[in-house]
Amino acid sequence: MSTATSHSARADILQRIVDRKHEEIAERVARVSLAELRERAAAASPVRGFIAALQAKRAAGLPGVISEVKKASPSKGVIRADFDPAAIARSYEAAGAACLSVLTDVDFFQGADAYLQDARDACALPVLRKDFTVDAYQVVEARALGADCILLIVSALDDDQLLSLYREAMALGLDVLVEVHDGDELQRALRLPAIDGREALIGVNNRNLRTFEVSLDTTLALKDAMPSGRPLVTESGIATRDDVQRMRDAGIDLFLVGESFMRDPDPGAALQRLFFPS
Ligand SMILES: O=P(O)(O)OC[C@@H](O)[C@@H](O)c1c[nH]c2ccccc12
Repeated sequence: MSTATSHSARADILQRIVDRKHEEIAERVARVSLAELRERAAAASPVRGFIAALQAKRAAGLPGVISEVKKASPSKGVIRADFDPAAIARSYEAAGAACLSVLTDVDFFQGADAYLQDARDACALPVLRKDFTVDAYQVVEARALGADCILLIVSALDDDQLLSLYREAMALGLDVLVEVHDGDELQRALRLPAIDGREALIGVNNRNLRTFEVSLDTTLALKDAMPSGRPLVTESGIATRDDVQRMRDAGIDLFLVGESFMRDPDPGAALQRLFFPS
């Protein structure tokens, strides 16, 4: 039995999202052709340098925080009812975020493409399109929307898909955050080639997207398998100063944080308390 079959037999959440994503892509292709999207991508606002913004924070001895704009999730339901992406983006920028991550998945995260556009237009930060990318159409669409980086989730892709989506993104000038959750996935991510000196940014998701269990031990277990000097983003479940300290003690200085900021009436203030306390 193939891996795909066993996953769909269990009908875990990641597989349900990916199945629905293929339907959604077919609907989108019927509305806007790939050729039209390529024209929009060519005319889009230039990329802002997602990885470069993180590296600038590192170079200054500061944590690089990718701050997420997320209204809801399948595991938590609505996280933030009063949802104004532009205001949230400005609040994050003023508080010292390096980058934004904006959920665009409609059906499971109540996201929208317009949230990405509104957030990016409201600030100067580079923006990750946070979605479940399974087709090259979505990569071109991300750039057409103005995204600076896309997410590729290794557990949702086979090696051929991973490589071809990565190449497509790099050819469009996008940075690529490649998300892993275990050692096998990390090895698959590390096999992606550098292209013109640019490499994938590796993220370790502390949340298992099939069960929703969260443990920061996931990052700690994988960090030593990273080639030395290669940056690692710890993703999900970071909520307290202790969590941040634990990661920093382990040499991790790049973070992707959503829920704990989104639950605060003032997301930037929450960012400051967690990462830049006075
Ligand atoms: O809200 P949290 O626990 O701080 O997590 C943020 C981010 O890591 C999480 O939203 C995420 C990580 N990888 C994903 C893939 C798809 C959707 C969402 C995600």
